[in-house]
Amino acid sequence: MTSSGTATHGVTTGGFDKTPGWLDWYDGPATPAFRLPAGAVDAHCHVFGPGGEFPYAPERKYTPCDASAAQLFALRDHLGFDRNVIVQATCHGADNSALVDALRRSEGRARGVATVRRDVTAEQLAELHAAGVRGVRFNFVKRLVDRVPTDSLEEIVAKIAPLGWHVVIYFEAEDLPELYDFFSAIPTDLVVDHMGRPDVTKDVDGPEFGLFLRFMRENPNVWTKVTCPERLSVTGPRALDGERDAYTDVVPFARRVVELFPDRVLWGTDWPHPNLKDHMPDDGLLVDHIPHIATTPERQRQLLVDNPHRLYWPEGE
Ligand SMILES: O=C(O)/C=C(\CC(=O)C(=O)O)C(=O)O
Repeated sequence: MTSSGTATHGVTTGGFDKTPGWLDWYDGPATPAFRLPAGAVDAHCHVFGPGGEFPYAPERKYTPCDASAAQLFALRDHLGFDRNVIVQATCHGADNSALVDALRRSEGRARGVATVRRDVTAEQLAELHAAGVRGVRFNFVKRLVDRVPTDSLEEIVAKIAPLGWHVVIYFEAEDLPELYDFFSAIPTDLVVDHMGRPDVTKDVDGPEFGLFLRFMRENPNVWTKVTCPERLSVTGPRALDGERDAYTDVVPFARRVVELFPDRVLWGTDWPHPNLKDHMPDDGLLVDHIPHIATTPERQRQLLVDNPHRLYWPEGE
């Protein structure tokens, strides 16, 4: 532990010790073979701390390795992305200071998705908007958060809708049946993290993924991130050791969504990949997953450029 407040790879500062067994992000990623189109957006990534500067939330369920804005932007440049969408993670609770700091440092090249409580004020929302926040995240993954009552979430939606913001939802596939009606009633755009976390050992044409596809079909305001093959994959192969055709068991699921809803899909690295237990992917090789799920230049441009720009930079900056 250091008291300098400076993030060093593998270290969590400010008196915080990482969760035992924590896997740090991959240092020195490969240069992707896939050339990202101009203006490509990494539409799902996080900043963590540094803990010495931006303390982790008391109510957190895990303590990550620090992952600073400077380290995120270095990865952006190495991989060939133009912009980022930085998503507030539960280890920072509803304290969006690290996120806002990263957005301000990005010089307009990052937008944010924040976590707020029901008592958030119009002034606080205006400040977040000025920093570049364009959405709020509701997390329903039980290992990450205690459940927030839906009336409290409805109150938040009523406050953010006038700003033109959207809601990002994170849930497990097994919980969609219970949450389906609540989600369908949200009037803003809705972005589902990681395709609703399908169990990829099940049939892509089966009832579980079928329900998710029906959810998207019935609700034209619903978008999804075709992200996190490294989190969803059961059989790999892993994006490591030069493997540019990784996580083949996830490909049919992501490809199906891209084919059915090409103008409502987003892609992101999920750097620094919190809570992975099995391995940490090489982000350069993860980028090489993209052409396997978006198989033509047109689909790749929609996924990486047109769609995220429409949602996060609609004013065309
Ligand atoms: O990076 C992700 O999307 C996934 C996470 C962490 C997370 O979302 C959070 O803490 O808010 C996970 O599955 O542990």
